[in-house]
Amino acid sequence: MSDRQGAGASTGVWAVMRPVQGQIRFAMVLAGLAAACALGALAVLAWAVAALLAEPGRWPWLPLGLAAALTVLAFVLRLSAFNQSHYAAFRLETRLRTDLAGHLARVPLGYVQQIGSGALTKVMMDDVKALHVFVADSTPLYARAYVSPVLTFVLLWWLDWRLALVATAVLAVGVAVVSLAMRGSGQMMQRYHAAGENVSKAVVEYVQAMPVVRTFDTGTTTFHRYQRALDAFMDVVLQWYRMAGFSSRLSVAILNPLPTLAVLVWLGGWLISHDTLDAATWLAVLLVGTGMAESLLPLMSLKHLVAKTQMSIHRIQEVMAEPELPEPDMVQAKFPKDASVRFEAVDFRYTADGELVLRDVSFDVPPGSVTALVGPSGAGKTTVARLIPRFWDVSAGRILVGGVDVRQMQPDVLMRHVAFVFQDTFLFADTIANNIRLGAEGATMDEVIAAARAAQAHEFIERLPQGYDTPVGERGVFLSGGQRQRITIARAILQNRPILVLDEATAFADPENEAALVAALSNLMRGKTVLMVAHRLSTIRDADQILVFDQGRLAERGRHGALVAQGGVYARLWNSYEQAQDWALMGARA
Ligand SMILES: Nc1ncnc2c1ncn2[C@@H]1O[C@H](COP(=O)(O)OP(=O)(O)OP(=O)(O)O)[C@@H](O)[C@H]1O
Repeated sequence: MSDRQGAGASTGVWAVMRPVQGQIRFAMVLAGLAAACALGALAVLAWAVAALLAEPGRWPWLPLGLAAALTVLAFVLRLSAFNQSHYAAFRLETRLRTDLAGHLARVPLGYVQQIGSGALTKVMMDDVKALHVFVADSTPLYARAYVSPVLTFVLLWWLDWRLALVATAVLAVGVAVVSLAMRGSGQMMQRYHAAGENVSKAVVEYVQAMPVVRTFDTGTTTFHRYQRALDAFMDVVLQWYRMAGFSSRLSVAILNPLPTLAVLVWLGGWLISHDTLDAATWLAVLLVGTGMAESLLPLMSLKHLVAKTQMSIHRIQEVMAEPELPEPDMVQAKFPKDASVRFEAVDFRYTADGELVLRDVSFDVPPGSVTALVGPSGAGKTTVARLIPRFWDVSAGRILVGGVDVRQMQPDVLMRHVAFVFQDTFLFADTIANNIRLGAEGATMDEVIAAARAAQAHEFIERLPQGYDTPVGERGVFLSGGQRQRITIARAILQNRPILVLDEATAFADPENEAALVAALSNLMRGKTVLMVAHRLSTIRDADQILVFDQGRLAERGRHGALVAQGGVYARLWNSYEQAQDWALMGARA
């Protein structure tokens, strides 16, 4: 890492610490005072020895007592400094997690989905923790590493400027040699951390993919990937150890008291023999001067810690830099007038320089009607569905819900009008009843049960060990995919919002589950404005309107019969769907 980068790194570190900067400064002041007291104790001790030498019969109580008091004070101040830095670290940790959570609630949902829960969890847990460790353990050390050498120099200068200059010269040579030996270590450190991260990624992949990969190659492929990451990490560690091992041994050799002591003894002896130094001053210089080099040692290890923390901070700042979805202020915010949905000349691209995924898409969904979105894979159906709850904002054109641009509504107003049932169902680590209540917190138990009945979920819930009070989600009871989906449908039924956007399930575990899901969905859809990404064409024959997408464009629209007669994209999709059904039937008969 270049020096400029290093400087940037430290400002980055400071910027993230802003909420607790005052307390960290306080901790550093305490640590600096502790260093001053420790040095003061040494100086007073030198005074005591000098007094003893001058009058061997008289015990120097005053300086001895003062040295003891300063030592105790240094200890107390140092403890308080660490207390403050630990307290600041806890506050910073809580604050950062709250800020990150708040920010993630306001950035486009699509961003959260794209980055992935694993990576975001790592930022919120590991990176914030790394910052905690840095603030708690290093800030007092930093203060000491800067304060001690400066105060020692001042004291030495006051005692004897010649010896002070020599001690500083030894130190300067030491720092220069160590810096030379550590050249390139910044780059090495980055390689070390990057290799470490590859190992973590490979571990996560290995564990997460286990249920899938073990079924076809007993996990060998992902294990090899993990093994390779581990080997690469070992290579870097060994190289680094050789390099850092040398420079750290060198720094311990040079930045320890002995070289300074040797030079001070030699020069002091010479000065005394020429009658230009008295013994008491020489003694004081020997006691005080030797700690100068030693107090610089922590700076070497702190450099490493800063580089590591910098990577964590970079990731935290990257998440925080993601722009939040603009919200209208309370005065300008509007309310939807009815349950209609309208796309007006919508263009959309996922990234600023990416391809247009939707081009000039316009359609109307009248209140209370059912609209199906169909088209080949990758045509843009899911994107259309996800633009309505503002997973992202459109690149051009606008989307109206109840006659109002979704960007002019407060997000909670939009959410009160539109319910979403997507395929990736998520259940919280809570009871089934509370999972169904999500978004309708005031609902009574009777209402929860009624929703579960309509979603065809009541029977299987009743059979669970604690019924509606059975815990689900992580480490909860195991539910099949179909059962989880029915719980999310019950949730949407209870929310009872006028507009429903749903991504119909592609695969059904078994015919019984399919029948239950179809019944649940038709209960959910009753009386609502529905936009449905439909994968099974049989379910959309009765839709009021079918929108056929092809390569991001709205290619055709109409009812089933008319579209089949038209002989276009939909007719082709329908033919291949029917053919697939025939194949399935033939397969079943065979
Ligand atoms: N998060 C994303 N970032 C970038 N491009 C994306 C993202 N999600 C989808 N796309 C691209 O947008 C296009 C439309 O995808 P979309 O998922 O909307 O299609 P779809 O019609 O729903 O397909 P399928 O039926 O296979 O689910 C595709 O080319 C896809 O690669």
